[in-house]
Amino acid sequence: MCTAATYRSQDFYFGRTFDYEFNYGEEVVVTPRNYSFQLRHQNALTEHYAMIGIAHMVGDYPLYYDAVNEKGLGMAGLNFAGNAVYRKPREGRDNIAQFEFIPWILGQCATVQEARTLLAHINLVDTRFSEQFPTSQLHWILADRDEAITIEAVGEGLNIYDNPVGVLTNNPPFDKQLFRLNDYSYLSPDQPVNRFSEQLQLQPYSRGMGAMGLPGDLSSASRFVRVAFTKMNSVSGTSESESVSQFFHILGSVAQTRGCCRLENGKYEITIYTSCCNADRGIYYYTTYENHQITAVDMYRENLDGEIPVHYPLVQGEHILLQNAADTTEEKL
Ligand SMILES: C[C@H](CCC(=O)NCCS(=O)(=O)O)[C@H]1CC[C@H]2[C@@H]3CC[C@@H]4C[C@H](O)CC[C@]4(C)[C@H]3C[C@H](O)[C@]12C
Repeated sequence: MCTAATYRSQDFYFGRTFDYEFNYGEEVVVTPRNYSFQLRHQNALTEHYAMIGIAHMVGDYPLYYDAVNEKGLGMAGLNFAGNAVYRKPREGRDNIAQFEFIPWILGQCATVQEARTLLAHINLVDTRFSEQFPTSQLHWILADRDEAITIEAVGEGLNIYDNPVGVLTNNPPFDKQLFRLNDYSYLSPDQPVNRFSEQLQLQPYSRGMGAMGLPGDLSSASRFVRVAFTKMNSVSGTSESESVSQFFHILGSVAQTRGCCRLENGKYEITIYTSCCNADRGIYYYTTYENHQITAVDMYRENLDGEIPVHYPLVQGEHILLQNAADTTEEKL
């Protein structure tokens, strides 16, 4: 399971949790404007917007899970098991393999509005990257500072939904997720008042009771409601540090702890990484399951006119500050 969210304070932020039972050795990858994205069914994308995100590198080819481009447009792919349907290439369409979708959109569009035009011509095809990497069943959130949409390739075709909450998880399809929020319209950050019965003296006995009934489990549908509630009620300062901190708290509401989601193979699904990209400044912040210290990669410190993606392995392991160490410079715990 994964969860993606957008957030606005002074700047626009876009991020996700990546929840799974193993990783593919993913890295933070900055793809410069002149890297030639070879496409299977179209001419290569030779000049395009630069982007930063997390990808699995195969040689110098980045297989992006999520990214933000230099115009502040963000896109993330999340599992959509059993629902995603990709087609065969068709004459007269932009035939884009599922693994090419993020660079295709982020390479060429500055806004969601511009992307809608490209999406009208696209045919998402099932061409696999390689034997080793078969097609993944995904759906996507695409967002800029003004709006977000969800894109789902299903049996009937390509569904594009307005996403007024700026949140995406996994199954079921997005229209159902959104509709289910109706069931929770009574939730509130304020204390409840007794509407149960006038004949009873009911009153809150603890803070936080206005959100009683907010689903706490790890299912995709419950994470959708929980992160939507958290995000829609979120209050933060506007500085970079306050905004980034708040964003990690929002996604922290759906973090997965090892042990709570056991799979049939006996493995556990955990939150492998959590990201928060400042889409206006091209800074990609992340934490990992065992590194709570926020690490950042700044796209503008790279040569964005270059031709080869630059990649940074995720920094792992907790970095603990021992506050009463004799020598505060270095003491390992
Ligand atoms: C597994 C992940 C989704 C995590 C998730 O949502 N877990 C919930 C499980 S559940 O919903 O609860 O069942 C997804 C998200 C992005 C994917 C990569 C996208 C690029 C590339 C595309 C190629 O075609 C195949 C290889 C490739 C590296 C992909 C591998 C894998 O598929 C990735 C990591």
